[in-house]
Amino acid sequence: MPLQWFLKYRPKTLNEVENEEDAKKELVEWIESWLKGKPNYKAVLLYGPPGVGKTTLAEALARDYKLELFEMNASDSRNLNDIRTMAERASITGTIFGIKGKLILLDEVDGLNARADAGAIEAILELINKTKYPIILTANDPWDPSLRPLRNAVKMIELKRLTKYPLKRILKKICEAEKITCEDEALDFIIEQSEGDARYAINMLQGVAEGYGRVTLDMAKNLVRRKDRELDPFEALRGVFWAKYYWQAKSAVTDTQIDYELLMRWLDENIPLQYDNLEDVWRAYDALSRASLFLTRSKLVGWDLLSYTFDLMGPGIAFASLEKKKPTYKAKWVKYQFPQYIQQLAKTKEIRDALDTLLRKIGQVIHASKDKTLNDFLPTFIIYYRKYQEKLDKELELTEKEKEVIKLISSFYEGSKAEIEEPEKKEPGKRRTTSYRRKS
Ligand SMILES: Nc1ncnc2c1ncn2[C@@H]1O[C@H](COP(=O)(O)OP(=O)(O)OP(=O)(O)O)[C@@H](O)[C@H]1O
Repeated sequence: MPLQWFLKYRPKTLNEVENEEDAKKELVEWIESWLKGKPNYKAVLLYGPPGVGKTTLAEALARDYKLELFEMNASDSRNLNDIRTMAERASITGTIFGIKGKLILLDEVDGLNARADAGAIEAILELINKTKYPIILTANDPWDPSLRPLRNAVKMIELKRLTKYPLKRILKKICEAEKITCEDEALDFIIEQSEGDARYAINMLQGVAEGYGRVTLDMAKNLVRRKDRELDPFEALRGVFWAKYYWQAKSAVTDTQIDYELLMRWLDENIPLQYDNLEDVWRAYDALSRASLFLTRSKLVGWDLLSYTFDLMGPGIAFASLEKKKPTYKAKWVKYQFPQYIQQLAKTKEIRDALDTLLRKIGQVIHASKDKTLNDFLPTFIIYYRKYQEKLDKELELTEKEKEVIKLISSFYEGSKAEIEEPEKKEPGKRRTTSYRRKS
């Protein structure tokens, strides 16, 4: 799989990092204070919205100052022990780490409070306390009350949202390096949608450009959506079927608020419209059916399994088409259909409601649940009804809609001429039975 452009074109040096001049200056002063052996703060917290260059800055700083970067995602609770171990090791200069000159990067510390990882903040504080190496923490939102002890222990450095011109320079450089013709208005459009998030803008550019070799305003308008906006079902489908990368297909199914079962219906309806090749259709349905299995399993066993449902619904269906491997592949424009199943449900709502009340009425008389009445008793009831309609109408106080339902169900049994036998005359000592026999 080709490398994602935001990684491929991640700035290597501080100089290449766009926009964040104040932050760069503060970072340089801080690291130099460390190198002189008199750190003004043991750790800094880089904070700001996603995709503005927090991780990038830390990596560029390490490269510029030839520091070995020790990077870890703080919000992953599995790392709690690693943080503790690191705190132990970081308290000893050089010897265990070996090489002198390290920079410790703990990404996404604001993910910690959400996990209610009580011990993690203390572990980081301990690390900061003991460390003999500079530490950079990053966070999107450092203002959560639970992070206060951390805020007090570090130097806070803010990163601003990227503005239009720096973002445009980043995108233009990539277009040149990838030899892609990009319309200026298209880049402006992408930038407008990305809300100052460079990673988002680069991802969108890659999504439009790859495979087409050019980016026009029209294409951008069709394929790029505003950041943080939830996808409607049509956009989610397009996101899956048009995806060229695994992550695109996966985010199409996770960025929508449509219930996953409902999204499955949408995919189910539209797979044969999107894919022409029968084997592609078969593979897509295979992925969808497995997604459905994992959904049931996740309900029964644990929600961890839900991520496989998304993998199968998104990328599984997106890459069911082998055509996508061809460099010339272009997704077919399809007018996606509303799932018939839902239309049917809407159309038959009245009937289903009447069936529901009918089953309850019968169930009350025979002391059975709705399901049992439906599955075990309804066929027998229909046979009784043919014979004792008037009586049953009255006794069960059937409404016109309920009678209509009985008629409808009765028509399914039309072929069967089953009838009720008259109860036999009661003879002393003989049990009374009622049965029905099939009239041939
Ligand atoms: N200031 C910048 N100059 C140049 N490229 C940038 C800049 N900021 C971000 N990028 C690009 O966006 C990508 C994502 O940036 P990065 O991972 O550093 O963001 P972040 O602020 O750490 O985001 P998050 O909070 O989501 O982790 C980088 O790989 C790089 O390609």
